Amino acid sequence: MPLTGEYAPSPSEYAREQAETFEASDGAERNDLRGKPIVVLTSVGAKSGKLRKTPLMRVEHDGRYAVVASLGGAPKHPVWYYNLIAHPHVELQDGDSKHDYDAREVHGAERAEWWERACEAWPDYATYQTKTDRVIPVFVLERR
Ligand SMILES: C[C@H](OP(=O)(O)OC[C@@H](O)[C@@H](O)[C@@H](O)Cn1c2nc(=O)[nH]c(=O)c-2cc2ccc(O)cc21)C(=O)N[C@@H](CCC(=O)N[C@@H](CCC(=O)O)C(=O)O)C(=O)O
Repeated sequence: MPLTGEYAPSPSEYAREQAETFEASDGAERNDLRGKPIVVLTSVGAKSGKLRKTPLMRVEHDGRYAVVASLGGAPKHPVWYYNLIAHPHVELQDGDSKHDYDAREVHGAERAEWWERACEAWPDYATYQTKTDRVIPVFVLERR
């Protein structure tokens, strides 16, 4: 059952334009960051209940995805992290396909396995982790 609600565009112009162009072109345009593929996550605002769309690096394995709340190694989590904690039902668009998923934050050995996959997909994640004391959260998305 797709998410419903009022879309609230990101105040980050680059991310907003990438998410909207990617979605409007069925994943044909603005589908990468420095040549690496992106996906667009739709989440429900933890406070507003509005729909938030967030471009993220594509990390996929056997039909499951990971999303990494890196925010470039900033000291604080990105705000969308709190949306997934409050509302695990998300949508993810990969190319021209969009499906519903349950997001689950992973820890320990499971996180390590997905962190390795994430760093293979986007090596900068490893650099981001050296820039902050916070453990960069990883969510695994399982198809609903
Ligand atoms: C700017 C802020 O965005 P954010 O949710 O903190 O996310 C910051 C970034 O992670 C986000 O811009 C990502 O798209 C950046 N980004 C990546 N960010 C990552 O963390 N990881 C990535 O892999 C990643 C890849 C990527 C690729 C392309 C690209 O263009 C951007 C990429 C934002 O949208 N703030 C809103 C609020 C958003 C929100 O969700 N509000 C909640 C409240 C949540 C709460 O406070 O509890 C609500 O509506 O209820 C605002 O200030 O009005």
